[in-house]
Amino acid sequence: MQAIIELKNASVIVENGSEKKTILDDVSLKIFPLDFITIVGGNGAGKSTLFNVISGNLSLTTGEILILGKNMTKKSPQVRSKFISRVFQDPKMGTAPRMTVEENLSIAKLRGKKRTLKITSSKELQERFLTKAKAIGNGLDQRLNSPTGTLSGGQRQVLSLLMATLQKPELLLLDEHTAALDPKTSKTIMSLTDDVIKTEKITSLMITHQMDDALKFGNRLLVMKNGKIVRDLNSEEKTKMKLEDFYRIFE
Ligand SMILES: Nc1ncnc2c1ncn2[C@@H]1O[C@H](COP(=O)(O)OP(=O)(O)OP(=O)(O)O)[C@@H](O)[C@H]1O
Repeated sequence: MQAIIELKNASVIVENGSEKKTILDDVSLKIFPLDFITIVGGNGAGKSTLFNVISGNLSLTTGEILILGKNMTKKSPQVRSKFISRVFQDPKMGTAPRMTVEENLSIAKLRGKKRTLKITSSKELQERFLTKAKAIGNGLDQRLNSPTGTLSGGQRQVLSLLMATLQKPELLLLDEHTAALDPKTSKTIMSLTDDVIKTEKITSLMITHQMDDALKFGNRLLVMKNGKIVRDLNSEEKTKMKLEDFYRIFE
C-alpha cells in the first residue's frame, strides 16, 4: 500500500554553542491511508520535532521524507500545506484574531492553493461549516461575523479543527489540540475530532499527554523517547495495553 508519509532514517541534529544534540534520532516510519496514530512521550521526547519535520518547519539533517511516494525532503512548509494541515495546542494559533469567523473560513478554502490577497467567501464552505458548527452546539454558528479573537478557547479550537478539515487534507496533524481547554470542553473537542476523522476518512497523527485518549482513540500508537520511536503498537496491541504498562514504558 502506498504510504501517505514515509520517513526514512530521519535525523535532526541541532547545535547549542559547541555542543551538538540529536533531537530526532534515525526515525523510520510509514503512515498509511486512514491511520489515526496517537503519539505519547515525556517532555522533550521529540514529538513536536516529528511534526515540525513532517510539516517542513524543521529541516532534516540526514534522511528523507516522502509524501505520497514523492521525495519532499527539501520542500517548503507552503508546498507541503497542499497535503498537510495542523491544529495547535494554543487556540490562538490556528486562526487570525482580527478577522471574522467567515473571513477565516475563506482562508481555509485557500489552503494549499496559490495564496491571493483577495479573501472570498464561499457559500458551500460556509454551509458545511454551519451544519457542523450547529451540531456541536457551543454557539460558534452564531458568531460568523465576530472577530475570532473574541471567541472562547473552545469555540476557537472547533473553528481551527473545522478549518483544517473542511478541505480534506492528506494528513491532519493534531498537536495536543485539547490540552489548553477545560476537561469538559476538551472531551467535546476530542469526540468531535474522532467523529470528523471517521466521517471524512482523514489520515491523522495526534500528540497527547492524556494516556486514556491515546489508548481510546486511533488504530495505532507510537511512544517516543529521546528522539526515537521506541514503540509502534497496532490496534490489537493497543487494546491489550493497560495504563500501568504505559507508565512502565516511561520509567
Ligand atoms: N529548533 C530547535 N532547536 C534546538 N533545539 C530544539 C529545537 N526544537 C526542539 N528542540 C529540542 O529538542 C528536544 C525535543 O523537543 P520537542 O519539542 O520535540 O519535544 P516534545 O516531545 O514535543 O516535548 P513536550 O511534550 O514538552 O512538548 C527538546 O530538548 C527541545 O528543546
